Amino acid sequence: MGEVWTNIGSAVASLVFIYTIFERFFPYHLRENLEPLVQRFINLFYPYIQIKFFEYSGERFERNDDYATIQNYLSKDSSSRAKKLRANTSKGSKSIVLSMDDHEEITDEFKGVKVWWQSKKHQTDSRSISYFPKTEESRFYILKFHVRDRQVITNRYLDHIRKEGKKMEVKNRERKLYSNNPSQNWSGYNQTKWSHVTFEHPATFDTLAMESEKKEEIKNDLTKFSNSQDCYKRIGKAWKRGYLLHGPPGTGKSTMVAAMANFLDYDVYDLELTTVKDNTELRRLLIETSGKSIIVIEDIDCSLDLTGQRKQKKEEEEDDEDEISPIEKQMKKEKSEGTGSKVTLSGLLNFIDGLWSACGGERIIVFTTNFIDKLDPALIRKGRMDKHIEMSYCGFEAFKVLARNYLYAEEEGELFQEIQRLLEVEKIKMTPADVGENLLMKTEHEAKETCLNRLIVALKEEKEEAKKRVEEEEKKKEKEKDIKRKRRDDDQREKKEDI
Ligand SMILES: Nc1ncnc2c1ncn2[C@@H]1O[C@H](COP(=O)(O)OP(=O)(O)OP(=O)(O)O)[C@@H](O)[C@H]1O
Ligand SMILES: [Mg+2]
Repeated sequence: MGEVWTNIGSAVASLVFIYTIFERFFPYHLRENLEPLVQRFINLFYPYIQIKFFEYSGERFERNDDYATIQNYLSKDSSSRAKKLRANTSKGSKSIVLSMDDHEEITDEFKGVKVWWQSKKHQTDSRSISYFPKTEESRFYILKFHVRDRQVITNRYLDHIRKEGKKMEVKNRERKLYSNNPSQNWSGYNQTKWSHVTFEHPATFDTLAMESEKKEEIKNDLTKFSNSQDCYKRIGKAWKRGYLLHGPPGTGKSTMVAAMANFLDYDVYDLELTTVKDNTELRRLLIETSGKSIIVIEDIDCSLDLTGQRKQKKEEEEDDEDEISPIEKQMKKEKSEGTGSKVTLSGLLNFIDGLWSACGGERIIVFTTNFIDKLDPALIRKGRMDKHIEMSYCGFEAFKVLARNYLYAEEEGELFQEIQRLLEVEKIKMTPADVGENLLMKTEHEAKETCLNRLIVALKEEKEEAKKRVEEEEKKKEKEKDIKRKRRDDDQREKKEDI
């Protein structure tokens, strides 16, 4: 054994000696010409190809996106297989990304092809004063694969890494909730069109009170959409999907948007149309949204006088001030004073149909409304709003979800049966928001039964109130009929008298 070590030692010493002689006596330009020849000679017997991916590249040494994507792609395998790891905390990421440390190697497999990934560090001797100190020590990944696999790697594996890496990146990013700034704040130093906070809404499809069948349908629709980039490309359609959520207040429209964003790991852009002055501003705002995002316009019927152009004439004829809501009155006032928003239905539609095609990345647009009948048919036709989702009053299945969320109550005792009877047989209408409010424990030690009983009482009260409302409605209608009849009689009498 000792002899072997002596031989290895002397062989290494000889190699170092030869290399020193070579460096000393061969002029630089000769060495430069010799190296490619040596490399070509080695290539004859070395059947592997290498690709390098540098962390910083380009003239201005900007961070290479591909490097970060590869880092994300390899992070799963690195954290379980590499022995030396590096923790990377980048701005805007919600957790630490573990990547392999310098000079580590891991293997990966793709369609039966084995590849090797190495992380390397390159020390530059540049003495120049640099604004980017990191360029002194540049890192890169080396991808090594067999010559015979060249086609698979260059045609498919690199695309696969990009896709998967981007997916990991999106999963790992800290998601944001954006809201639009009024345009007077758009100019000046460091001003942006959107302000953001971290999006941490806890709603998920599991906590959403809704029939499970409907829930699954929406989830499948979302998954299908987010995986159909190739399909949208093939048919030449912009990668977007429109949802219209409609239903009475408190039925979970806003909660559904949060659940969708959490399900897909998307950012949310909450677009307040009343602060957008005109269509140009709208376009400028929307063009600044990023891919993988949900753009929400809440209460579309109140945000804009979208139905205005068509109904204007009618309104002028009738102009029944008592029948319109305070919001509509305010909008009318702003319109007449010229201070309100000038965003038009066609501006919004043009954007939804046309402009988006030019913006890469998938986007979902969600409109919510309490009154679907008030919307212009042009806005809600299929193809524009691809899916209409009705959020309705609490059914028994939805109640069970709420009972589980609020009370951890799974058992179906007598109280559950009574609630089922009230909801399904008596058909009492109560929003999930109200049901939740009744189920919420008022003190820390309140019993589940107390909460369920409170809900039963509230449901019965609601039944009584609904009855009263119907009676009042009928009385009102009768009264209106009487007035009309009286008017008609008066008119006829006047006519007779004239004759
Ligand atoms: N389907 C639901 N599942 C779970 N929670 C719900 C549901 N609907 C309402 N809630 C609860 O009620 C509250 C109000 O709901 P949300 O704001 O989503 O209603 P909305 O339909 O958007 O009402 P609005 O039309 O007034 O905007 C939420 O905080 C949520 O906790
Ligand atoms: Mg809402």
